[in-house]
Amino acid sequence: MRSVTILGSTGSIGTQAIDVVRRHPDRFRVDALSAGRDVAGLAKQAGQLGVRAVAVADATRGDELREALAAAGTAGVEVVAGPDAAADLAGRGSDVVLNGITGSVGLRPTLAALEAGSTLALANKESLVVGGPLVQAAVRRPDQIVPVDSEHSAIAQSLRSGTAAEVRRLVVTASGGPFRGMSRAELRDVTPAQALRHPNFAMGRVITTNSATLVNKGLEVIEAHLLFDVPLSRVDVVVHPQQMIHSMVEFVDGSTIAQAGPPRMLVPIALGLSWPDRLDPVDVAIDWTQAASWEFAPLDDEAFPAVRLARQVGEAAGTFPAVYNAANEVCVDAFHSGAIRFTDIVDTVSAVVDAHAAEPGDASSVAGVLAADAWARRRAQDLVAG
Ligand SMILES: NC(=O)C1=CN([C@@H]2O[C@H](COP(=O)(O)OP(=O)(O)OC[C@H]3O[C@@H](n4cnc5c(N)ncnc54)[C@H](OP(=O)(O)O)[C@@H]3O)[C@@H](O)[C@H]2O)C=CC1
Ligand SMILES: CC(=O)[C@@H](O)[C@H](O)COP(=O)(O)O
Ligand SMILES: [Mn+2]
Repeated sequence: MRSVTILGSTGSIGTQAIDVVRRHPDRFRVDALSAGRDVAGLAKQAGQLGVRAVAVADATRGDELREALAAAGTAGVEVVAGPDAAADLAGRGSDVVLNGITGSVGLRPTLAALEAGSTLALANKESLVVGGPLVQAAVRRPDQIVPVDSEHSAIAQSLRSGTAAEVRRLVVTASGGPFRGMSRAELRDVTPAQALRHPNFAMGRVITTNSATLVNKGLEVIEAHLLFDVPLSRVDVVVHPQQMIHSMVEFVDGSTIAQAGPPRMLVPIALGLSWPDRLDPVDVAIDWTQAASWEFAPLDDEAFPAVRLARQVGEAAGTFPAVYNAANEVCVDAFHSGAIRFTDIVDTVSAVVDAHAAEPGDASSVAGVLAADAWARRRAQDLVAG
């Protein structure tokens, strides 16, 4: 029986993780849950799972959460409220901490889980990208981070086929997003509603928008480099609109191992919770008796420059990846509020990254990384306002 803490339990990853643990009550006990603001959803989940503690990031919602818990008949559950609440729960030593929070705000919880010795089932790719070496330095044992991001789960599964010395390249697949095939000129006028129509996955607003700009793939290239210790120059991206192959590893003898499955998150989440074991049941497999065509195409870096920019910030390292991510988080909000166009998102991120070259930050401490994150947010906001 593994004890589990689920951060971001009210989101897309969090609710699917709860589905997995509820299907396997003999394998998992949920200690704690955390959310940003959704106290009603959190209280309902706490009642279903019988957890000991819940956290809400919005400090003003602690009393509302207590009332919702009492109404759900679960008074007695500990309530933690405020910006440090998720990190508090993450650091309490559950066997597994699933980080399903969105954004760089997931950095402290990621570090807290690792420092407490828990296995970190990592969906919150932003914390690894922005924290980079700080997160790597907090790792105490092999396999302490188990990737939940589907591409990286696929790579981790494929890597079981060979040793690190036998790996030549990692190949990360990309859907291409809802605007695949469009030119830069056509992208100028796409709307937020169109950007939220991901071809295959129902996900939160930020990651769905990042899939449309390809910033998600940029983050994932850096994530793969950091997780698997493969140079950025040997992490490729291929557009595969069906997303049946979730990513691949090419080995030195010319063999490629790919992991395939329907485009859903249940398998990566289940593996994140139970690694290295597979649970049964989790999801249905691909029906190989049905005719199907799977396409593969190169990425259009002119229309979608986000991956090229991510490689640049990944090579620059230091606080550059944190700046890329933070500026993007601001621009995603600005796009959805109507303040900027779709193509302005990556253009603005690029301008903030360029400006950062003149005043690089200190990546050797969490405070330094968060200062760079805050600097990039201010800079992006100024550009958006201007
Ligand atoms: N969804 C997917 O299929 C995939 C997601 N990921 C990654 O997983 C992470 C979560 O994505 P997704 O589930 O789609 O996102 P959602 O927007 O659906 O959920 C985000 C979760 O984080 C909580 N949250 C928001 N702000 C804070 C905060 N300041 N402190 C603590 N918790 C907060 C939200 O709470 P509330 O509901 O109260 O706002 C919610 O529970 C992201 O990093 C994403 O890139 C990776 C691969 C696939
Ligand atoms: C499910 C998952 O891991 C997401 O990151 C998804 O892969 C997004 O796909 P694209 O960014 O390729 O559209
Ligand atoms: Mn992914």
